[in-house]
Amino acid sequence: MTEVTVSPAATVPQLSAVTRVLNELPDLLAFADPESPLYWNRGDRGCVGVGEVLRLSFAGADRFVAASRAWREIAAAASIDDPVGMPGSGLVAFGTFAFADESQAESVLIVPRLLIHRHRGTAWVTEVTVTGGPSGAPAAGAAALAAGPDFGSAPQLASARSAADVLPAQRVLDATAWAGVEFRPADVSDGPGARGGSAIEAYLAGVREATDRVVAGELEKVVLSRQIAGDLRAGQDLRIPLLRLSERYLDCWTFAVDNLIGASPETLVRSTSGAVSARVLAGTRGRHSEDPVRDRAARDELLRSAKEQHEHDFAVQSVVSALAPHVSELRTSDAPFALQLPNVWHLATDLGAALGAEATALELVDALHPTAAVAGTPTADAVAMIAELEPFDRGRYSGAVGWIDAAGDGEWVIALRCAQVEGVGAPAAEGATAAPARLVVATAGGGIVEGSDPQHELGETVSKFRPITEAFGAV
Ligand SMILES: C=C(O[C@@H]1C=C(C(=O)O)C=C[C@H]1O)C(=O)O
Repeated sequence: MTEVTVSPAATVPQLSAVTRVLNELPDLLAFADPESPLYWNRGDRGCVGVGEVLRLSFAGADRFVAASRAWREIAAAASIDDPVGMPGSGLVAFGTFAFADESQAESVLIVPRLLIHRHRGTAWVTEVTVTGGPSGAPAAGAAALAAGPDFGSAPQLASARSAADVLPAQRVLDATAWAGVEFRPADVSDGPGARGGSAIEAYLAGVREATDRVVAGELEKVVLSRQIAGDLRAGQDLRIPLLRLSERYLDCWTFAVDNLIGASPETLVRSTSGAVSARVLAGTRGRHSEDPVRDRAARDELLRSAKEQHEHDFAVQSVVSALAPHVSELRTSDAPFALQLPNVWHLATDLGAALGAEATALELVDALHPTAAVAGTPTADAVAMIAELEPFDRGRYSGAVGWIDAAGDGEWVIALRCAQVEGVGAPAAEGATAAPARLVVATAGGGIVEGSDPQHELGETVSKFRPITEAFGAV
């Protein structure tokens, strides 16, 4: 093999990012693409991306490390004009990463052309242009640069009289035009890897087998999941489920990245200006909002359950030991607390720490993924058992979704309570005459330990699907 030396300038795309304050608070979703929105929101902080100037694609066991390396190079080569200096201002990439090393699903980092941000009472917009580097050629690592029509253009924001001048036209949301998606247990017709017969029976059999193997001492905990699928009519506005999720799940991160849409309550890791935090969840009870007495009893039973506390400890310990080498002053909330979401109660522990040696948010994700909350304990045995017992590729479900900025800061959550929507333009089924529907596949699971009851676990997945079935539903 001949060795070729390539100068970094020739392989790394050169980006220019210009950020400017907006004088008015934008209605974020009005700017999002109805068919493929890019969105990240929690409470009164959020952003929406418009267009795409860069897409980097990764796969395999080193997907997080390769993405972090590629992003470090891109950020170092970028020209950034950012008078705002807030988390998420300046140059930012959004990502969604597969759960399994062997997954067929693509893990991506995406840099939008425009990023419109709201942070409580302030707002800003960032415009990114590609000013140099390879076009369409493989970039750093396994990355590929997809240069759009914006390639080589100069940022307009730098010379615009008002930042609002560069914003695209707004599109009003019409919730009345939404045709609800009806979900069914995913089966063999819903894609490669799905097994025929009753998907629910298969799930219950998996839970029974996993419980037996825990009792036999093979491992302590394994998280098993199942899938449901539905058809989204062509031309439907995906901002509607996003709006519903962000209005209902205020304590969650509502996200849409590369058609992975959901509202996750679980912070894998947040790293900003040297402060690191995480929220660990494990232990779940369905809510009974219609009956406050029963609802409180479910919460109290969760808080008192030795089984759930034990399961929760696994999850906290897995995060503590993964994070410890990268941080100092690691502390956790004293005892697990009950986190109240519209669909479930969770046992929750918050962690805080100071970032030790310099590490990007993606490097922290690499250290943490997969936690016991989505894989089990010990990790390697649990991951192997998931591959054996789950009859499908999890794709990006229970992987990581979030953003990273040029300083390596970012917010990454575990991709839970979410659905993958097929891309626009997927081929129509044979013999179809109407415009093709888009398949929506949601996944949810729970931790199986000694004493787990299959019907109870099934009920728990129903509660965990609620954010998605309701957000995509008719009302
Ligand atoms: C696996 C999921 O959730 C995880 C599993 C939980 C549990 O087993 O109690 C709770 C929260 C999450 O960490 C899911 O939502 O699909």
